[in-house]
Amino acid sequence: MIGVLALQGGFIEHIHALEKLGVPNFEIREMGDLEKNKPDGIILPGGESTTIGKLLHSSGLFQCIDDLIRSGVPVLGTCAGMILLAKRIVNDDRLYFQAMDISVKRNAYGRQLGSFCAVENFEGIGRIPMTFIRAPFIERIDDENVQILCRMDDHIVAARQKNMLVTSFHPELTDDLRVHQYFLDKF
Ligand SMILES: NC(=O)CC[C@H](N)C(=O)O
Repeated sequence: MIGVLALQGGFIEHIHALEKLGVPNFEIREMGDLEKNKPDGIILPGGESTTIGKLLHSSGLFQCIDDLIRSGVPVLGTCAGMILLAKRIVNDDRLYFQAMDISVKRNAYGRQLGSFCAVENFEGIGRIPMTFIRAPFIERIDDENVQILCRMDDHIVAARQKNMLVTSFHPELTDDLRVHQYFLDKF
């Protein structure tokens, strides 16, 4: 049972991906959703990290999801979701769960490259299509336990550490569901 954070951003596409894979899921919108359902995994979608961060606090969900992440529940963070999990954001003072030993740069590709697609090799999967939207990248990994899974143009765009898997890009926006499948299989 996967809980998808559904406060803002591209959560519905993750739910569609899970539906296609036949995975039971629920939307996390308020505390009651986590009282009714116990997630075996969590997806933090793309969107606007500052907005999602504010809504996490105003809904009271922040502490509860923080506890779940720290207790080892698997988490997939895509784009803004990756920003929410990072311990450091190099060009922003705001911090959120501070769970993963990565230094992330927000909006790292600048205005011209607001949105683009690419194909690269993802460790353990193979070549995958990737959609980037005002994407962050991982500027630096800050612990040797962080495993780099994908690079594009010398920048790290996917990595894993402990119970966390993060991507700069949006695997839910292509028909290729192998990143979701990887999360389900390996985590
Ligand atoms: N597609 C996305 O999730 C973009 C992330 C967004 N630019 C942020 O900084 O939060």
